[in-house]
Amino acid sequence: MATLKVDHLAKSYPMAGESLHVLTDVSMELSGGDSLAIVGPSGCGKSTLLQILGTLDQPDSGSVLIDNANPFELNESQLAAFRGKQIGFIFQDHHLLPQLSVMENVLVPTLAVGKPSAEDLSRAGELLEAVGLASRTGHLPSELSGGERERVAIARALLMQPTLILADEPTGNLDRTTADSVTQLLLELQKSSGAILITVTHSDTLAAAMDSQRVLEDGKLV
Ligand SMILES: Nc1ncnc2c1ncn2[C@@H]1O[C@H](COP(=O)(O)OP(=O)(O)OP(=O)(O)O)[C@@H](O)[C@H]1O
Repeated sequence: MATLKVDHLAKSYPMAGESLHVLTDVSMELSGGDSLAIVGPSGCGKSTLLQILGTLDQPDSGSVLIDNANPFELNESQLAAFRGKQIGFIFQDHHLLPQLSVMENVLVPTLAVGKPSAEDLSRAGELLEAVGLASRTGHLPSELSGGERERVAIARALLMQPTLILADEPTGNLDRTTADSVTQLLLELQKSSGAILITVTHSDTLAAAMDSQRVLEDGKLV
């Protein structure tokens, strides 16, 4: 089963004269199927925490174990491979590549390891079916609505069957009805894949849809 264990994470940024202590003591433990919303005011450190959990930035101290592996012990190329396999990212502005089709965008995570395999292609097709876009595989992102683009981003995040899905305001640009259906879809696919989902959001509705909610305050999860 997927596991995430975070112990006593701390992270500061250098500022003129002193340090800005953004994370002071963050710990959590989650397992496959769990979903967690992290909320808190602008600037409290949510994105910083997500960057560290996504292995895109290093903590100053503390540890992150994803399926019992410490990503920060890996060298750069091992870490890129680990990230590509174990972590699916979903962003507010979806980060789809405009010149690639819907299908190609979903397959982007496989490009790090070469050409997509037949298995990757069939999984991408299944995911696009699951997000209701089977008939749009050849379209460009510019030909889709905001909600549809976010669905492509969800399919892409799930392609490699990651341990951890990290979502930063995944419904931030969507109207309420579209946001609700994207949220339901994300939770459905996350639960059935057995991944752990962590969502950072200002939306009470999105936060309430997760199994649990924590507030990031004074550098700690409360
Ligand atoms: N690379 C950096 N160098 C210096 N300070 C930084 C850096 N990245 C973030 N910060 C500061 O760290 C604090 C936390 O930023 P972060 O982006 O993690 O907050 P947030 O909770 O995600 O905010 P928002 O909800 O507005 O996105 C802010 O005061 C920010 O200015």
